[in-house]
Amino acid sequence: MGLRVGSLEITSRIASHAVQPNLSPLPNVRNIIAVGSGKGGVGKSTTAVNLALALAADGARVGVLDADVYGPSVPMMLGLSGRPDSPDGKTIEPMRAHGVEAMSIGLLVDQDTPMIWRGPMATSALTQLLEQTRWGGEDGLDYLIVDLPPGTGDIQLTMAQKIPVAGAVIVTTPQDVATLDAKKALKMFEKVEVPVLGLIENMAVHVCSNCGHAEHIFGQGGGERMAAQYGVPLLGSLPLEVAIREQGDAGTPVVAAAPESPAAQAYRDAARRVAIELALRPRVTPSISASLL
Ligand SMILES: Nc1ncnc2c1ncn2[C@@H]1O[C@H](COP(=O)(O)OP(=O)(O)OP(=O)(O)O)[C@@H](O)[C@H]1O
Repeated sequence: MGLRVGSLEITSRIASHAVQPNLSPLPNVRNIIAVGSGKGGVGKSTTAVNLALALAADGARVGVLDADVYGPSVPMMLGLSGRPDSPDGKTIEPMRAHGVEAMSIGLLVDQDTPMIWRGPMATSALTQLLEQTRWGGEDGLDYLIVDLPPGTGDIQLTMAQKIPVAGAVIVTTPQDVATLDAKKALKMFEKVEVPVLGLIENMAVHVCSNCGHAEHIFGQGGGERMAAQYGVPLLGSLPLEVAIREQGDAGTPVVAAAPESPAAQAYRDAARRVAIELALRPRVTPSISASLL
């Protein structure tokens, strides 16, 4: 990635970090970061796409894989429609939006078809999407953000086991019941030896767009308490804000729609913390990732 400071051009390369002991990293993706949550509707997909856009805004090559086979919402959030190309009939070209690449099962099947898939089918469809997509073309990707299905059942566990993940981010709301579920997500990643990079607390505080009054609708400090209790960093805290929902629904996430807004700044801060936490993890040895280093 490149950064210009005055007349100075700084280029750097993001290293590939270790994945689960029994897996090897994907050849064209340096780091896969899974985004999970203990329960549904806490804002996992919103967080995943905004983190992806924030990492890309810092100069990284980024992709998003929508692994939420039961409710793929990444295409809508990135404003994508139509079918991805497969020029050779074997590999799939990722779609592109707002400076990131994206792939979703939602782009390959009819949006109105309910996906009543059993575990093994869902996992094998996802593994196929992961491996057959031409992520990053010739250069590969620095980060692939995987939006996992919500929950901690067999499907999530198998996905966390089969995808070579460098680290996981857990999204929670401050509400007690959500944080209890988030603890289950934390345990699930520990069980399959995926390092948890930290927590992101979503909908932490509602700031009234009329009067500016701040209200902790789901209680205060849940994410902070949980992070302290489990010894993982709190990577960020996002407000409950109408603009975040509206821009997500409209296909231009807040980081792209209003890059100067406090919410976009909060996502950028969180994304940098994610990158820093990952950078502190053991790197892949050069022999394994010769094509990447
Ligand atoms: N910080 C926020 N402020 C306002 N609305 C939000 C915020 N985060 C998420 N939302 C909204 O909440 C709804 C659920 O968000 P999202 O789809 O990201 O959750 P999820 O955890 O991925 O859900 P699912 O369990 O269905 O996968 C969406 O309408 C989204 O726009």
